[in-house]
Amino acid sequence: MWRWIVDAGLTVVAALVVAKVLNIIRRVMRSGGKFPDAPSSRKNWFFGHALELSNPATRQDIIDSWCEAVGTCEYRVFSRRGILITELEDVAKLSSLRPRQVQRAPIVRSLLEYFAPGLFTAELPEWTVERRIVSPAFHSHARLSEYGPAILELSERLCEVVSGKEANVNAAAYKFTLDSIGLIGFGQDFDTLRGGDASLITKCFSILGKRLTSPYYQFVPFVGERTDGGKAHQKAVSQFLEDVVRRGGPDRTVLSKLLEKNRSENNPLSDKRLAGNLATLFLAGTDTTGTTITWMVKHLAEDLTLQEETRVEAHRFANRPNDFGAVPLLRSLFREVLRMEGPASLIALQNTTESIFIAGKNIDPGEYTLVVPLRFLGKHRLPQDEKEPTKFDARRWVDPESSDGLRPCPKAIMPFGFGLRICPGKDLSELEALVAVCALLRRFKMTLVDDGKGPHRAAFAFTMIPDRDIYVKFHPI
Ligand code: HEM
Repeated sequence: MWRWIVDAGLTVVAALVVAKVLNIIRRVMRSGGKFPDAPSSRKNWFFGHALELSNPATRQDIIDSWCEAVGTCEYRVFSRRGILITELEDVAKLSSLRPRQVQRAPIVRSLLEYFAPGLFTAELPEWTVERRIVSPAFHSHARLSEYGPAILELSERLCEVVSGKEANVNAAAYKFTLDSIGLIGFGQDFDTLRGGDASLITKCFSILGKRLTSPYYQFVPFVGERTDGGKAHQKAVSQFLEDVVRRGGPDRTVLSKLLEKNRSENNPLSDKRLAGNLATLFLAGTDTTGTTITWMVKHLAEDLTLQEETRVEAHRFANRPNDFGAVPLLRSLFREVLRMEGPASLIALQNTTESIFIAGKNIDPGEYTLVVPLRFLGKHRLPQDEKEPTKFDARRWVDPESSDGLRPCPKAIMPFGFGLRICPGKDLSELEALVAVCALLRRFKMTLVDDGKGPHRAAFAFTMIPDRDIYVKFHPI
């Protein structure tokens, strides 16, 4: 009996694989070729550019090198064709067509919707309602001041944990942001910084990371999805967050603001959808901000002069944590980190209802994935007079003459995306980063621990993260 079941199962899997391969071949034969080909030495007729893109450690560097070599160009991963869009006027056009005609690429939506069905994955008409309900919780630095005390408390905890140690900065920064989202999101102190457990949430990241980067999951999705424990885990997470929503958040939390706004809606969001939006905060707001803090600390630990200058700002900020004008050099560092090592290195989109004219060609709905290479644009499409645009310079954006101490941000720099769908958490992430880094600067002299493996680089995971752990020694002052 078992033998029969195994044989039948294997036959079904084999049939699915054959069907998938035939479908790929059929689609490979069709269309494409409207744009110059991305110059890959490993391209072949079946895999397309997949082999060259298969290594997450080098994926983004390869994409950037293609953009640099030929500008707007096309690539293919099996039968899925994409265009890398390298001109700002084309990005502006996509931006103006969001969210109606230009939407998130289906692959991104389907992957993220699994654990976090919320604002990030929503499209019209639901998107308008979700954005209206979710984004007021994040508006402006002033509004965010309500979350200040919780973030300050966690920054003290961060200092406690790293004090006197050679600490793994990315692990600590990641825990800091996870604890921040728990606390300001719905008043739950996971306290992962001091060993608390949030594995229910963090396991989602590892499953998603695997699904996003492994060709296996994309190639045989039916089998992949059923063998990674995702289904049971997804149930547990949504159950947990729906209970949180039913209990309601304490005052001064994102959840309390969501619930308040939701009550004033004619068609309010269901508990399930609100829970999905809480999951979205974790997914969109923890490792992104954690990675940004990590790079900031790494640059400070490497450059002792920069560290001394920013320490002066950190002391000013201690008494005025809402006064972003007090920390122009740190804000310049934040912007430069996001430009050069930003956790979101590209945005994948698709035009849906009508064709659009991009880079001199008409693109039919669904014909190509439209990829905006954010990191490439931030380095290679700055105004002509920008000095050494591909070099990291923490002081680049400081301008003592301007009212907030910073030069205006050029259009080419879009680490938080663009148009109506720009990241609503951008101010919160800046607040978290500044509070955490200032607390560390006030308490410690930081020096980078050399692991003898050369400079750290950003590598593709779920987002862009350092290619290996970054260790810094925190000497109490
Ligand atoms: C340095 C930190 C962060 C970076 C670099 C970042 C980057 C991004 C990017 C590139 C997008 C896509 C925008 C687009 O499609 O044009 C996005 C969307 C989003 N982010 Fe962030 N993010 C960060 C932090 C946060 C935080 C802290 C939160 C909330 C707690 C958050 C919540 C969201 C949400 C809800 C969306 C979906 C918005 C929509 O589709 O309407 N992000 N983010």
